[in-house]
Amino acid sequence: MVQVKICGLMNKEAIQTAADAGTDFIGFVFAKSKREVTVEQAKELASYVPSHVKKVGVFVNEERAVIEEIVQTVGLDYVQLHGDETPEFVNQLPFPVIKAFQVRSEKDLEQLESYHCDYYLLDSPAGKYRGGNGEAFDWNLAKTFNFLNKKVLLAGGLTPENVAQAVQEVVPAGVDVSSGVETDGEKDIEKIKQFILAAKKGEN
Ligand SMILES: O=C(O)c1ccccc1NCC(=O)[C@H](O)[C@H](O)COP(=O)(O)O
Repeated sequence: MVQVKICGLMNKEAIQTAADAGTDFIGFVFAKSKREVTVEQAKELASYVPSHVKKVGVFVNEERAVIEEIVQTVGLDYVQLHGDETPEFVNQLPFPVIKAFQVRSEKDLEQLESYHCDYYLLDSPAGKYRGGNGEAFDWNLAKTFNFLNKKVLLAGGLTPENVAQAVQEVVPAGVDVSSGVETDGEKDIEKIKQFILAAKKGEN
């Protein structure tokens, strides 16, 4: 079954809605963003996440010691790296990693070969921040690329309206969303439910 990650959650209601609707991952952003949470906030928010839902911390070019401290304090299951982290940096981290790649061309996808991680998140090129910009990249690049059994999370501009088509066309291991389940910059309970339903129904 296709997995779903809802990213940039900042309140209890949105977390409980996502968990009840069947999300597999919940993301907390520890990078510069309008969705950034403090370690203390994340620690409290993490207490509302049921144990079967994986907690992901999103970082951009953060120091290893800081990541390790936050993983311990918040009780994260995965770290998601959205910066210029090298394959060597990823290999040194002692916990599961989701590495994000900004996809402009096939060349960007070729980078995946150098990395060993648990999931490969394909996202659109950076806008104001290094993620969460609400823009899609050209899915044709992902459709035609041979991922050789790598687990891919598709992200960037997904919405309740287009996620089923994305799942059918790209056949990723999972999908990730932030802006597409927001209204006026805030997470929208109805959109979260619709997104998860549409993603899970849309799989082949
Ligand atoms: O969500 C953010 O604000 C963010 C900021 C800096 C780095 C990464 C960030 N988000 C990572 C995500 O996993 C997003 O869900 C992903 O980029 C897709 O975002 P969207 O196009 O808004 O659905």
